[in-house]
Amino acid sequence: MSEIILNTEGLCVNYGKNNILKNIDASFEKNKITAIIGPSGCGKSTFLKSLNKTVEEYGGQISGSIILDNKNINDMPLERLRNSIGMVFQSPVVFPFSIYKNMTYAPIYYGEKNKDRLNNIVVDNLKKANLYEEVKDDLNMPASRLSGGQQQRLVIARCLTVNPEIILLDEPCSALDIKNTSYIEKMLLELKNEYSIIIVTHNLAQAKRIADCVMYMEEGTLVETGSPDEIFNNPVDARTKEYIMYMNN
Ligand SMILES: Nc1ncnc2c1ncn2[C@@H]1O[C@H](COP(=O)(O)OP(=O)(O)OP(=O)(O)O)[C@@H](O)[C@H]1O
Repeated sequence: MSEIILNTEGLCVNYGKNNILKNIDASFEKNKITAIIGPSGCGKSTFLKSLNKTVEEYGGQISGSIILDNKNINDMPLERLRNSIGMVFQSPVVFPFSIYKNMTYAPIYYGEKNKDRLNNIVVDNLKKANLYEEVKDDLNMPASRLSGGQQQRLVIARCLTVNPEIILLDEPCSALDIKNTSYIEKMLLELKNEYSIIIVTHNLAQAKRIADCVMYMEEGTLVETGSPDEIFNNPVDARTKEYIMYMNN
């Protein structure tokens, strides 16, 4: 196993009295794509949102430990945590500004004033998100005029401008057609050389195509973790077997 960048120990999340995540021990490897799969309502999004404490903004209470680079995330300032672990949601939320301003918003907030450095941040990260060639002549255009697939790539590019270590993606392709889904998958396969990626997907074919590691969840528990081959072709747990068989039929 390669280096672990993030792990959880006895992670529980409650919404009020409802215990949603039950004692999750999970490890995420550096520079890999980990896909979290499982039936609707099993807690995949809650798990993802707990990893950078976003879940607390939705009324969730976290207990147990989440360790990033050997440090408990509770000991990190929230802003630093959210920079280190960026998050991309199902529907892209572009800021109501130009493409350029979407890309420079966070760097300027963190004090970057140098025009050349800002330009480099824009170009480098749009390139990483495979969007630069499509928008290079329209950087001052409102981001809202981009197509849905382009907006999702812009949101990912924007997330990269604060130099995250980990990118969390919650069903990033569920609103996209096959062509745009394939752009995002290709991009993620390139981005994993530089970042660690954790993606929730209901699309098992997508997990097979891009994941290095698959986690199967059911009813708030992490049932089984393995390579795509182990989870999809030789699952150990009867619950995983049943789910994979059901989804394949
Ligand atoms: N903000 C919230 N407040 C209260 N309960 C919530 C909240 N968000 C989610 N839940 C509940 O937590 C459980 C897990 O939801 P979650 O969205 O994490 O599941 P999921 O596996 O991602 O589902 P899906 O695949 O349908 O998106 C569900 O019972 C859901 O109703």
